Amino acid sequence: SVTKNGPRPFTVIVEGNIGSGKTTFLNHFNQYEDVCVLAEPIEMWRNCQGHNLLGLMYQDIKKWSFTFQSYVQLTMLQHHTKQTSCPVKLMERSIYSARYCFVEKMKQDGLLPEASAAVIEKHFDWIQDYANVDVDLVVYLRTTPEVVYDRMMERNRQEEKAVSLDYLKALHQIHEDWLYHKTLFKVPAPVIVLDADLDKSLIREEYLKCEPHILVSTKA
Ligand SMILES: Cc1cc2cn([C@H]3C[C@H](O)[C@@H](CO)O3)c(=O)nc2[nH]1
Repeated sequence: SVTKNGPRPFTVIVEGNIGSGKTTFLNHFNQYEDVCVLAEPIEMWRNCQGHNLLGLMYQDIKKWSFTFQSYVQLTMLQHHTKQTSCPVKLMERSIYSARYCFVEKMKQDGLLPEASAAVIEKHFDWIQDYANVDVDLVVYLRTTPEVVYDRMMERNRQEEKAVSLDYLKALHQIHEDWLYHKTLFKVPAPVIVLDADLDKSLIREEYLKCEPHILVSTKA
């Protein structure tokens, strides 16, 4: 239910740039039955009643940014309010990074008209007041733009072919201001910063560092 003060699991959001290793991080925690892992609903964004909103957005960001970000906000609300019997919910990104990182970036670049941004913000504000979207911990997978650019190109996601290093640098800076310097917007919960430039073979040590903070209220 979306009532504001209903019971909710210990909720952790995983934030970071494109290619920062969020999926790898989530997969590590899939091994725990007490953790409900919610990956980004990218397949919903790729098929909204047959429309690939992610593809449309990257093809003509001015024309489709509002459409895409409106649907992202809805799908994130659905994840935040999804019922689970697990004591811990681990989400890939959140309604907060939607508003504070991606919508913010599109506003700054003039890719999202002020009137459109205003409507998204009205939805966001209403959700803050009437829905249960509180979170308890933020895991920030901190990377350098060049590293995630190489990973993104290697992953070779169809819709991201035209994403530039400059775009990743700008997104990186917004994540830094929000979650590291904490000068951009309200940070919704305490932040654990991980060095996500580390190669997959070494990153496991970083995960083990934050496990105790995530596997709270689960059977030991
Ligand atoms: C919350 C949120 C996630 C998200 C992802 N994206 C893009 C970045 C990646 O190319 C792709 C998958 O994360 O979607 C976006 O433009 N706006 C977003 N908002």
